[in-house]
Amino acid sequence: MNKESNALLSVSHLDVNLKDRSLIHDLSFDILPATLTCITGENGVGKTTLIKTILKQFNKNEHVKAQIKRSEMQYIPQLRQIDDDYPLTVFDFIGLGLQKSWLPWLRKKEKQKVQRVIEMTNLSALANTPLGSCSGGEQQRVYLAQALVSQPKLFILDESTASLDKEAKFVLLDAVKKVIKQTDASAIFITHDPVLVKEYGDYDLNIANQTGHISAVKEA
Ligand SMILES: Nc1ncnc2c1ncn2[C@@H]1O[C@H](COP(=O)(O)OP(=O)(O)OP(=O)(O)O)[C@@H](O)[C@H]1O
Repeated sequence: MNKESNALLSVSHLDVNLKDRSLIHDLSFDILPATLTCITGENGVGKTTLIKTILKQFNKNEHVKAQIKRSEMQYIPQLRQIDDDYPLTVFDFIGLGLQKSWLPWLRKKEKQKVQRVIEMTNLSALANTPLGSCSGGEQQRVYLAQALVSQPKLFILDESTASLDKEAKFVLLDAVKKVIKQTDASAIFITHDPVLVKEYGDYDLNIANQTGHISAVKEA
């Protein structure tokens, strides 16, 4: 990261390796404040492994430098299996994302934080619904909300729209854009969907041929 850079996260000359082979070589890119960066590329090029490598090497060497703390970064994984009879309500499930006091219940301030992310992610009507009764798209917004309740400066969505229908994809990404606008947080979104990249992305980091190239999706 050069001195003038305002990047939240700066990846420079990073190698991503498996035990027996190299996936990505000499990758460099910055994540700027209040932006949505898509990571694209064919199946198996190493998108998820890249994120895992960044999380592991976070501020541990010159390849992954951040102006935020690791605790200000949230990763929202691809898929979670929630049983239909999973009993926690949307409100309580989101509350699990708080770094809580020792009290077994939420204090007023904590409840207000949960309420705020529920509004940002358009879940108000579902706050008292058991998570197991929510649709796949609604559940995905709940996972987003749970990650947001600790007020991250950077959050990463890993193929969060892969199993959703077209409308639910747009609803989720509308919520992501709203969060970026209201909180100035940045998002990284791993996706295979070029329509979503074009519609919502500020930057596209495309991984191919064991390297990556970042470009602006459209002019602001
Ligand atoms: N722990 C591991 N041990 C061995 N191989 C692994 C491990 N994790 C990932 N791989 C391999 O590394 C390659 C990259 O996987 P990764 O999941 O990062 O790709 P991806 O670009 O995210 O793919 P997709 O778009 O299909 O999710 C794959 O060939 C995968 O099988």
